[in-house]
Amino acid sequence: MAGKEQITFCKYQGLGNDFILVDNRHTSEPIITPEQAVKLCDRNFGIGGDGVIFALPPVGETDMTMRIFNSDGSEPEMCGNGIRCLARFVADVDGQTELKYKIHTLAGLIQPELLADGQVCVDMGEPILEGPKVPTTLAPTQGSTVVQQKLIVDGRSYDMTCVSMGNPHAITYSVDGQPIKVDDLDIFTIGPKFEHNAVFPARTNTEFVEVLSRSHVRMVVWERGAGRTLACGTGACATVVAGVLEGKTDRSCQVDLPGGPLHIEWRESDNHIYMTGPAELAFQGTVRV
Ligand SMILES: N[C@@H](CCC[C@H](N)C(=O)O)C(=O)O
Repeated sequence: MAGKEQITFCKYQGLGNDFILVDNRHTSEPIITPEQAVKLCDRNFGIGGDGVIFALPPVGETDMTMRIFNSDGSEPEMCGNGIRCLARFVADVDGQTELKYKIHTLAGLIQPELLADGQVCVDMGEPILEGPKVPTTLAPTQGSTVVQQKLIVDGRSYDMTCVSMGNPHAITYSVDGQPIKVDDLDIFTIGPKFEHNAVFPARTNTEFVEVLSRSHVRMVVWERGAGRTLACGTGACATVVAGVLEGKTDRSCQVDLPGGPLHIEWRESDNHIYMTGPAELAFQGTVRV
């Protein structure tokens, strides 16, 4: 092990979307490289995780900065479950409870609040709806927004709505003109075909959604850079935005993911999206990188 640096980490999960958390507030660059993150996220040869998240020094009036590497080493702009885990992690390290943080991310200012019941409610800011900014090259259908645009994947026609939560999401509620049934999907086969489709120049996260009622949906996700995960917070937010744009859901909606439920509200008064869900410590330790 000579020459290797020892790093202290905590592993947190939000609905089974799991992250290696590193307290990096002493220095402005992540102390783990993307290549090391890939190794640490490996579920057989490493700690295991969907990504590595760093608490970094603040920018401007914020409390801290968040950066994240996906399990493939790529760097996304935002992570919804991850920012709940980060808030819980920093509060645990600092011995705090019931706090609201201002966190600088590559997607702008995001504000998680630790609630008395243990849940974390996050002000996720405003969705970005202009197709080129998501980004997607799919032709817009409503102004500059891509809503229920046809995309053929593996010979099947999906109606796609595209939303950015800072990171890109492609959401589908129907295939071949029929409502999605999430239990019928072979996510491991079709997921990568959306992620790497040429109409998504920055790759994409893809959400497949089944409507249970106007205030309750089921969703499975294929994440850019992480594959099939048990939950995706930004994906749940984008799912409800797409549901509202398509006239399928209300602005306040429960999203059931394989790892459990998230509550999402796209508030009319400020156009912000509020996501509420859990974030829990799994274990902690040290590792040599
Ligand atoms: N699981 C996350 C999203 C993580 C980033 C994503 N894989 C991307 O590359 O955009 C969430 O909970 O939002």
